[in-house]
Amino acid sequence: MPPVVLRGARPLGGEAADVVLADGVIREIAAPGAAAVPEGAVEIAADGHVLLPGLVDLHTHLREPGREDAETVASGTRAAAAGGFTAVHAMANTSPVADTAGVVEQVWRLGQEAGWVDVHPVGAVTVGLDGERLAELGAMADSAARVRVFSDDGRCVHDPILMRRALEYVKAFDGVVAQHAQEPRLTEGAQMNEGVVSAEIGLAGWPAVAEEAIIARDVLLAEHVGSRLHVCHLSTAGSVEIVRWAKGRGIDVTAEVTPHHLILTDELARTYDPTFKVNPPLRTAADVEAVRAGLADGTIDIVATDHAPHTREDKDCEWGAAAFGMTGLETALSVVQATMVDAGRLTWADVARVMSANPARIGRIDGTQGRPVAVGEPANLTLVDPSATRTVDGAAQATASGNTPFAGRELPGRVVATFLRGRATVADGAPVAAPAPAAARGGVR
Ligand SMILES: NC(=O)N[C@@H](CC(=O)O)C(=O)O
Ligand SMILES: [Zn+2]
Ligand SMILES: [Zn+2]
Repeated sequence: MPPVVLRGARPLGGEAADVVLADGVIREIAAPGAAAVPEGAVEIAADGHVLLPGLVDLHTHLREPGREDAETVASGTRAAAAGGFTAVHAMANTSPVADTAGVVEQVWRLGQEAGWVDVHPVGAVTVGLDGERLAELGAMADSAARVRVFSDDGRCVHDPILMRRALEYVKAFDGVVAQHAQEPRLTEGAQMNEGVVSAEIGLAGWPAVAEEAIIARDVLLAEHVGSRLHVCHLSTAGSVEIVRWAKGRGIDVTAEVTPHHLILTDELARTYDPTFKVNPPLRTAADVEAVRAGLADGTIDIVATDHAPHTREDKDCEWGAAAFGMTGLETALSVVQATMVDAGRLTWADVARVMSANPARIGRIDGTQGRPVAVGEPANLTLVDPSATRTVDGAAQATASGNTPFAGRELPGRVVATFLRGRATVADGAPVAAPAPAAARGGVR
């Protein structure tokens, strides 16, 4: 692996510098022209490009094992690298469910073999996501995969006694329960956000209160047992208010918003195009404004993609029959740039916080990921050209599924290169030909 010099890059959007990567770490950051360039170094012209810590996704669906027709660990993590990520947390709603040490170790190993990003499996909270019995949380935590994030995502842990026990249990290993907040009885048969649009087009609605009631209950449970709660894909103005209140009270809660909830609204359901069918549903313009404000003021800690690939078969059908979910790994950073950076609501340093440092900390992988862009740190980095624009082409993406809601849309920003411990996984804006040998990787233990 040759050393690399990034010429004229702007760490966190600041002053231009030459950044030298060698032996898997950041060797030097110097004024342009002033760095000691190691022999055989690969030079990359990075004038005006923003250098960020490698992005970390706390919420990715990789679909393997079980739905390799929609995505595999290899295809999904290649998409992640293309989107500027160096680590992802892989959700547990696979088949079989990731509810044992065996399955999480399998996913972890597949991630290592693929070599695109660090894959950190999420463990299920309940056996088979059935919401009836706690899964082997301790065994997953102690496994080679070192699971710290537990979630039944796709389903809500709605039984309050099970949720309480899970919150108590994970304290032993500093874990966190990531809740998919959806009151099941209030959302039976729901197809989209409940509101003016659902009434007009005649689709069954998913009321905001079904999300907010669970978040309110869970922050109180987390306070009661003194544990750590993470709220997945928060989507309503009321949810932002509840999390803001809970944080003000000192409750140990963190929250995420997806890129799609930062930019899309339920007006898109009028197309009856199931690409826009997602859980939680796209909400109103007022909700979009509230989640942007929550992200800007720190109430919402992170942006997480909820990348949810689905086959053509599961999406190319009438709205009511289609699966919930949309892809997001390859467009996340551009959506955050469009809605938050270009709008003057977040700086690039803030983006590094909400898309790298904070998710790494919540997932307890902050020893190796989400580190500062500083000398001696692991060279997990992404280089972005913020002045580029591109029209999203679903067929040209690295993900194995075509259900991007941004097809044909023009978005700002382009990931030019991604580095995992100093090795390029993306170069010249495209994933490199050959992924890394597993042996060259290390450091997460
Ligand atoms: N977001 C979705 O609409 N779907 C996710 C599940 C989930 O995140 O709840 C999926 O696994 O497809
Ligand atoms: Zn979910
Ligand atoms: Zn999800």
